[in-house]
Amino acid sequence: MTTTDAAAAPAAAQSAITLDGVSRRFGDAVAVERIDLELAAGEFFALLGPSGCGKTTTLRMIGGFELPTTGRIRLEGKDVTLLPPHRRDVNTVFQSYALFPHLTVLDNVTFGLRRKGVAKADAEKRALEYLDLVGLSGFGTRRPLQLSGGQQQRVALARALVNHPKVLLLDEPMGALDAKIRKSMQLELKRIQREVGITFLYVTHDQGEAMSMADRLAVMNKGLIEDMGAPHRVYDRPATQFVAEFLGTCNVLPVTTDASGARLPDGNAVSVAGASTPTGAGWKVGIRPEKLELTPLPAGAATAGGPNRTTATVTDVTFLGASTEATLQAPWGTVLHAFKQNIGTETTIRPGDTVEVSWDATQSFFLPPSDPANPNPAPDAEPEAQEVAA
Ligand SMILES: Nc1ncnc2c1ncn2[C@@H]1O[C@H](COP(=O)(O)OP(=O)(O)OP(=O)(O)O)[C@@H](O)[C@H]1O
Repeated sequence: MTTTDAAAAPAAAQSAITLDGVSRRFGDAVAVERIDLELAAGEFFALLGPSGCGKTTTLRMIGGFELPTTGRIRLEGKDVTLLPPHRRDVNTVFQSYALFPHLTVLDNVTFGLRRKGVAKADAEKRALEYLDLVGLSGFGTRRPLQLSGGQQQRVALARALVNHPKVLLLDEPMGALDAKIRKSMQLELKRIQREVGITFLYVTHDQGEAMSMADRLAVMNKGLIEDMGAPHRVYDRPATQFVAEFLGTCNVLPVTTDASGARLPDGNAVSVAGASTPTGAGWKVGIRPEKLELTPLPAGAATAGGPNRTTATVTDVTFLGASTEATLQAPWGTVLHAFKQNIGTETTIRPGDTVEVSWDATQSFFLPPSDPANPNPAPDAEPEAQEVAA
């Protein structure tokens, strides 16, 4: 099942990469299960998911390092499914950088151009432009081991970009960098991608990285794409519980649904703006912690009832500096999380307090039942792309 966000894809005349029913088996194991994917030219697209979900295998099939078991891969409309890597207009940046240690930075960057027969002076002129683009002017005569991890990563990027590929594949390129350098490289990479206008397909298991850089992202689970769209849409209206929880903390409320609507275990009604109540067993309602409103109640009191609210007991309050996290327990046992920005006007709550937990129907979403035999069910209705005011 794939949920797409056509509106979020950049308007482009041509698709840079198209995957039609692409799968890959290793013996009996399915690494990638019939995925369809279309990337617009100039798009920054992130393939996101936990270890082993099939991200790298997908990337390797696009790069030509792995043959699909079924399906077709096209680059700018041309079928490249069976072409070897060097006959595809694609470059790959790996986590390991794969720089030549005995060559200078400049020679590393000119290497591919020289092999293609570009004259030394022209190759060096282009290489220096790209070293400048990645912030490494003046580093040309150094060798890779005389550079930091972040600088080596930039050399690998310059070396990939200097060939002007139509598509750049990046496989966890920041995996070896520490958190602070990663953060600044994310901003750099986004700037560089905008400047060169090349389509980027970026593989990562880091949801923050994917959400902060990508125009669109796809969340993979067990070889399947479970959701795909603009980061804010996938975060605000995830298609499945797996996607909701992979992208951040999510409160998942059990509900019973019938023709009269959805109800929490305490009987309070729940509605989701813009969505009709689904029928059948096992549906849940998701709501992000920062969307919950907490209102203190007299000890032992219950909320006055009404839609999209319940009563809960505060079990823990954690001060996090910019925000405070409250952990709560609903009367039927579900543990809830609420985040509040510390802007100086919030009411203090303490462990043991009884509070009303409420939320706006525009901020919640239905989550389809997950069937253990089929962890990737198709929802009855596709979640709508919806702009939600910050
Ligand atoms: N050459 C291979 N032979 C057998 N199984 C493989 C091979 N390559 C990958 N797999 C299996 O295919 C599945 C998907 O692997 P893949 O490397 O694509 O995952 P991933 O999402 O990139 O994970 P990670 O984030 O850990 O790199 C895994 O179960 C993996 O063990």
